[in-house]
Amino acid sequence: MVKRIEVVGAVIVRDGLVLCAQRGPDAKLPGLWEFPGGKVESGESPREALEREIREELGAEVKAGDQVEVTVHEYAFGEVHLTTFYCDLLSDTVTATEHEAVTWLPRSDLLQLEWAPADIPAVRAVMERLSAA
Ligand SMILES: Nc1nc2c([nH]c(=O)n2[C@H]2C[C@H](O)[C@@H](COP(=O)(O)OP(=O)(O)OP(=O)(O)O)O2)c(=O)[nH]1
Repeated sequence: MVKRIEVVGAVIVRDGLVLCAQRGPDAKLPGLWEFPGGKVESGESPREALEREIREELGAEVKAGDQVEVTVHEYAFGEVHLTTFYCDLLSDTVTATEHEAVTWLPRSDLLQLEWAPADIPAVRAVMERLSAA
């Protein structure tokens, strides 16, 4: 049976720029870009999990809002169910403690990054939302 992995990712937009995070060289999917977040733990709602993960990974407070996308992608290590949420950033700064890098990009540059495959539908949805804004 395929291992099902519930993951949440934060789409944080500030001044029209989207926060993108790069996975480390020793992680699964090394060097690929993602929306910061991680696995949902038992007893947590997806939004609670996301707010916790952002506190842990970026030292920042966010409020998780509307859902962006749910995508399912089968990797060699399991089937990732990725739910992304638009998040309001309540802190002034973010500090990457677990990622290789974080960067803020305009919608026009997002597809220049090499994203984790599960993220592509969410990236496209965010691009559409920002072009309508
Ligand atoms: N956080 C996050 N993970 C993503 C995204 N897209 C995507 O495929 N993933 C995958 C990578 C990981 O396999 C899993 C998230 O787990 P994690 O953030 O706890 O990653 P990890 O590598 O530290 O996990 P592990 O070593 O404990 O297995 O989902 C995304 O946008 N954000």
